[in-house]
Amino acid sequence: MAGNRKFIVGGNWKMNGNKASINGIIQFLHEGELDPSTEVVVAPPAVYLDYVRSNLDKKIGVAAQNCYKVEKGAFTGDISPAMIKNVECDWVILGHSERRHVFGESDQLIGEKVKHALESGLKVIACVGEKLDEREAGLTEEVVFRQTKAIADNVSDWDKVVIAYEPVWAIGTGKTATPDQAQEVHARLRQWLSENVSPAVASSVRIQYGGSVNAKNCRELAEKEDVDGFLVGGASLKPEFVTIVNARK
Ligand SMILES: O=C(CO)COP(=O)(O)O
Repeated sequence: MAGNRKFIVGGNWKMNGNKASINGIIQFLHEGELDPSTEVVVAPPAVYLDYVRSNLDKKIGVAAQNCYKVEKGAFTGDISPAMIKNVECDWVILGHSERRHVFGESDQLIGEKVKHALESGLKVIACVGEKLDEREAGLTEEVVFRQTKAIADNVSDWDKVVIAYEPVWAIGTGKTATPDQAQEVHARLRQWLSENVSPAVASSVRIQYGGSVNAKNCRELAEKEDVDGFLVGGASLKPEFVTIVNARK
């Protein structure tokens, strides 16, 4: 099943970097031998999108880390898919756990954002994932399916969507999900998609794992049948990101 899905590794820089450090990242991305069979996307802070897109090899995609649900207007501090497209970036990350839990974004808002981003021609990395207390209470599937439904209800073209499963307890904690834990949720998510969207979408949509992925643990995770790539935070700022991109090489 995994055979037809192109491996995709994203680097979510979060609120990190400046022009000097970004030049360093661009340099290791250009010098590193990136596996051509892996799709690579980096997500700089919004203020650097134009700079990164202008200076980075076009074979690497550039994503915004968030956007709003309409094209323009009185929404101080936000950016729109039209603006992201205008600086020639093709992707946006939506529903990241930090947007959900630090900034209080709801399933409904994330769904509306997914809808508008896709209608605007962007590709979307849509994130889902349970918190530690939810996992410990046995609610992982309930939470992940609820979040996925809010996204799925708003998807017009599944070819433009990647799902990122990022358990909140594994993000920035150094506590990676084991390959079996990741595989278990990915497989259940695919089953949910098969039953609630279609078997074709379930077998073609790519599901990334995110949460403390690094050069040491990426290979074992990448071996799992339903792990189609990674969404990497901290390690995407460092040269080891190249090793993660090449996890299947
Ligand atoms: O949130 C993440 C990627 O979006 C994961 O972050 P870390 O890789 O730093 O745990």
